[in-house]
Amino acid sequence: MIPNNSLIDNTKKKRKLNDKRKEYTQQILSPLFVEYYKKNLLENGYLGEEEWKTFLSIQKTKLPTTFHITNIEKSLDHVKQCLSKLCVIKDQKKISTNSINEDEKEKEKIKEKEKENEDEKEKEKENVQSKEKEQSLNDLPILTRLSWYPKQNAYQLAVDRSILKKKAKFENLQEYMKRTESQGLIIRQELVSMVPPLMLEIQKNDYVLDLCSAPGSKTCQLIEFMLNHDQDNFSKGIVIANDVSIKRSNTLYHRIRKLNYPNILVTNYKAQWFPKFLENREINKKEIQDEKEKENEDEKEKEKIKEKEKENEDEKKIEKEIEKEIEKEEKKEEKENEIEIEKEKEKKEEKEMEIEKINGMETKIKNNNKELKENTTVNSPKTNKPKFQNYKIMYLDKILSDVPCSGDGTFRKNFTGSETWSPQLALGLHPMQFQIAKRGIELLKPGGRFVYSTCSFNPIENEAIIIRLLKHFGTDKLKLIDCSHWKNKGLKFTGGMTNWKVMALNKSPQKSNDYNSNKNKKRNRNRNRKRNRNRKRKLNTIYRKNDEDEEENNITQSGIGRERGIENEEGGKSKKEDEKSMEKEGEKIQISKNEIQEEKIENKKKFIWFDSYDQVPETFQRKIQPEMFPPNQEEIKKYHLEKCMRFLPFYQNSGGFFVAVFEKNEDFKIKEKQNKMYNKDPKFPYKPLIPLKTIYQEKNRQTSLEEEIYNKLGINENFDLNNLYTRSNKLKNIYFVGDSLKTVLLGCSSYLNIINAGIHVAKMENYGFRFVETGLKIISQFVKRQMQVPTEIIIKLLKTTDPIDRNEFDKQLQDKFVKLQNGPAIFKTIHQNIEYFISVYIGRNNISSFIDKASRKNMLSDLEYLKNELKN
Ligand SMILES: C[S@@+](CC[C@H](N)C(=O)[O-])C[C@H]1O[C@@H](n2cnc3c(N)ncnc32)[C@H](O)[C@@H]1O
Repeated sequence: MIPNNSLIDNTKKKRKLNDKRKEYTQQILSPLFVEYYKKNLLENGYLGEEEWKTFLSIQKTKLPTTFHITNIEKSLDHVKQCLSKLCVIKDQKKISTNSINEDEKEKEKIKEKEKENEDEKEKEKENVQSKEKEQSLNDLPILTRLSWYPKQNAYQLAVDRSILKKKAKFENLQEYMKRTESQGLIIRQELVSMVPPLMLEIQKNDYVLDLCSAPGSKTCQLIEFMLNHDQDNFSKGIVIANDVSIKRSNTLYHRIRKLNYPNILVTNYKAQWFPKFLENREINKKEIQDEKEKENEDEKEKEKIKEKEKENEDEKKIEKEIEKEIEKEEKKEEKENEIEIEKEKEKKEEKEMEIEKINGMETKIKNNNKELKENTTVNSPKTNKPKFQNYKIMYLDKILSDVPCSGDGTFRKNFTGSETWSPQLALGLHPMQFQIAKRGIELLKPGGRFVYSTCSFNPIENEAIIIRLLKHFGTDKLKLIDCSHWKNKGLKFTGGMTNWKVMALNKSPQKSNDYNSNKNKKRNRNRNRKRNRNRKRKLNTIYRKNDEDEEENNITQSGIGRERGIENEEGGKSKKEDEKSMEKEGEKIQISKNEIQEEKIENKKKFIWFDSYDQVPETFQRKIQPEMFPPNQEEIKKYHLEKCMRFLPFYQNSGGFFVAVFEKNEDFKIKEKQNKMYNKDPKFPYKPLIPLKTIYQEKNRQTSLEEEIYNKLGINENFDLNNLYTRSNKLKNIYFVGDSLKTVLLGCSSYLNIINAGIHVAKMENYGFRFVETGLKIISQFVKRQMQVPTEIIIKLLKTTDPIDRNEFDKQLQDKFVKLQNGPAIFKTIHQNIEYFISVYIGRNNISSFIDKASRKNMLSDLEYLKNELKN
């Protein structure tokens, strides 16, 4: 079909208009947001006039690109080398701060900063000009190395993502970043979002919990820090990544699996109800003994054994007590479970009966029942009881609580969030944020470290939570940690605020009296829903909701066009007039913009300010809690909120963030009675993760597990099969779990809401097992069926998805294939100190490789890039 010219013109015009809309959305910052923070940042003296102006103006600008190198696969030097070829790398300037904690000097500093800011602005202009000159000279982008990030592994690029994609100058860098990102070698992450995991100061053997972890950028950092200590991926630490959303947790798993970390557990719990896990360190006793043998210190060993025996006696006493409690709780849970199961059964039966009546599909229901029975034989608590004999409650060394928040610190990333901003968000979130943080501290070891963070500016979600926690646990048990030394490393932030006001939705007394009647409640709810829907419709006609998704934009664009058409028909206008009216769209948008502003100002009138809880009338007390208000003078002195860290966007050209670091005092007595044992949600949709051994024991297979794993997969005989887990008795997927995680999972895994654990290492196909791409590096350390081959052979296998005839390889290799015999194997090559692995199957006539399309492309371009470019 030949496209109609007028149509093309129209679409061009529409595109231009959309660009205009985009600009407008960037210009309007919610008046409510401005009003709220004018009071809570400017009028309370936290910011000076100049700073306030900068704060507002920077909100409308886009974020620069920041990323960090993950330090996996011993690739750090290689990635740095490549970056230095693609960019000009500069170091971030450090600021010297000798008197960080002195309040008065800080105030002076703020004033100085204001002046500095002005000077800086001019300097920046000059810098930008000089950079531009340099860039045009070198024609290379400038990357700033962030001085405060460990091993200086993080970088900032002054331009945002859209420019990075569009401009020719960045093409090579963008291409390289894309490739390395999909390999897990770099991770793009907002600058200030990198701070909370840093503050945990991760050590090699730490047990770490990330309570609200999805989509996982901070979890990746936690693993990265573990790997900084231990390049062989066998650290004795554990990282547990929890999130309430299964969908988001799956995204998280896809990200973290690239990091090849075997002691990772992804769970699905509401963080405020996260259970206390049990661990059995006895499981790794053999390994501990081996280590001792290696040391050859027999005498010391004997002493240790004696000491251990003594300890064991004490521990046994404690364990017995714990066991009793567990048994009690188990019995309770069992009863509850039984009741629930019975109820569910009844429900299911009812449903099945209905289906039966409607469809007469009796056979289907029978099949379903069979499947259910099969599943429950493995899953049911009765048949697969955990052996709690040697188990102890597991407390964590480090906990991150990056709680769900109103997110107003992320407007530079997602400006549309500004449109729906409301102070009600923080009021609604505060109780949950407190509950999550409280649970985190309960799960922490004495002496352990806890980090609370949000991407919100709001003191109700930040300082108010910190005070509430300190009040709840007591300052003798929980201390707020001063992190000001990070300023010396070049990180810019200010302390917490001590003075703020609370804003809330103002409902008229009449309405609030009506509130009690259910009918009115429903009516109000429906009215509000309708109002919101209409409001959204209005907004949708003016704003494009998603800047990035062009397809969606096209749909909304055409939607707008159609709406306009209808208006014209009603108004009786011709098509030409319609086009003219399109040209005048700028004016129309201006009008709509005013309408929205008016609407927002109207809304603003519906909000009311409170200085203290005494002023809060009864009708507001459902939403506003006394803990949401600022501390009094005594409390200010007691709680030291200046130790909190506030990151405002103009400090280092970033988003906004709040971070507070706590340590649980050593003498914090843990109340074991509070313990809530495993509580696997009956609605959790995944089959339980169980040790591979269990399946073999239960199913009485013809071939033994040893035969299948040791012989067919060619795994070393000293490998502990307890490290392998699976989900179903079909053995579809096999996961390798590190030793530390094994101590938590063995015997109890089927009681947990586990989304994923460890690394996916093998898969069952029609022809038998084969290795899986993600787990090659880790499992290769135990696999006999592997060969080191020249890089050319890997490239040859990567270039085609078809099997390659064995005769196409040279004779030496062919002989090796014969020696290895047919079956799954791993091919490995080392190039520029980096190890590359691929999973293959040696067939009678052919060699097949198993690698997904994207990784195939990436690895290929990486190897070819290395071969061609780096040599030059
Ligand atoms: C701010 S995001 C976390 C971002 C994450 N830490 C990162 O760096 O990628 C908050 C997360 O909390 C999760 N969430 C919300 N309510 C929760 C709850 N009650 N328990 C656990 N997670 C929750 C959301 O699904 C969301 O993924």
